[in-house]
Amino acid sequence: MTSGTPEQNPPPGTDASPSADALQTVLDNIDALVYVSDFDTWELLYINAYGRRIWGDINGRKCYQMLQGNNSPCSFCTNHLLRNPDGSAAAPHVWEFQNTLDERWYQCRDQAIRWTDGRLVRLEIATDITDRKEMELALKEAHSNARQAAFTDELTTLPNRRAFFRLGEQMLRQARRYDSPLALIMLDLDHFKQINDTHGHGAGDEVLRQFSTLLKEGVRDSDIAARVGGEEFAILLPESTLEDGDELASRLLLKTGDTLIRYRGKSIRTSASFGVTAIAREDHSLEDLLHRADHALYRSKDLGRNRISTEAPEELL
Ligand SMILES: Nc1nc2c(ncn2[C@@H]2O[C@H](COP(=O)(O)OP(=O)(O)OP(=O)(O)O)[C@@H](O)[C@H]2O)c(=O)[nH]1
Repeated sequence: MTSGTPEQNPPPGTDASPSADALQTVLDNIDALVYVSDFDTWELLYINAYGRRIWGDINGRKCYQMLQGNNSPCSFCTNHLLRNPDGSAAAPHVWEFQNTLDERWYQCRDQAIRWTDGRLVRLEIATDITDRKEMELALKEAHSNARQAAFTDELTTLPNRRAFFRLGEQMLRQARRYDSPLALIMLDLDHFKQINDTHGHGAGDEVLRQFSTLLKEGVRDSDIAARVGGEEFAILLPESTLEDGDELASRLLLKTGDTLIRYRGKSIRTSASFGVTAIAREDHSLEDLLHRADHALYRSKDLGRNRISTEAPEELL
């Protein structure tokens, strides 16, 4: 080569054109799985040392047999995304998935490349992202727990006031949309201050807990029973009329009145006052319903407590 002439074909082994050995060294030391497979037969044409360490030698196995332990092509195979309808190579496809054999998470970069014999083949480069994924999942769980906590009353584990309003407004919209009945029961423990004063705050808490359990056991899964105040509860009953609400309130009145709350060797009797109403044509928010149920509840208190009052709207839905 004459000095000054641009180098057309640098000899193998130089930086510009590394030898097969050098390429092999690079591929076998990459901290990622690199493999090549045939698009039509799924035959594995190449796998680097990273892959061999985890999944062994190819030994005539197809990619789905070796990498996933499947007997047929994987349902999530991305081969169809890597070639355009005219048969040319499409843009690389990057995705994340959990390997079914080692259960580790990988970020995969899949693309069609021209193989040594000229055919288009699948090249995948997969990086282990398990640590990041586990962190993400833990964070997601923490968020979901925090969200759950934000809508749950800590003492009784019933939905709290915020949850009641959130779910209740949805339930009201649903009832209006489908012209279906909706009943509401408000209930308030009687002379609860006296329980606290006589037996202590711990006993009061236990009464609230056990009373809430009686409510949970007494309602259907589709009902929403929530703690909306200190010793105040609300129950929304979808697909239920005023009579259905009155019937449930009667059952709860009997059950809660008959049950003695046990606390540190003491037996505490409780009762509650109830107010029942149902959705009206003119109700536009939960507040409208709550207002009527509250009114009925205070009538129960005025009449001597431990009873149910109903307040029918002028025009039922
Ligand atoms: N132990 C306990 N007490 C609570 C809690 N939340 C509110 N209270 C108490 O509940 C009592 C409610 O008292 P009042 O509003 O006078 O009602 P009441 O004594 O039940 O009387 P009536 O409703 O008129 O029958 C107050 O003493 C509050 O301190 C709680 O989470 N735990």
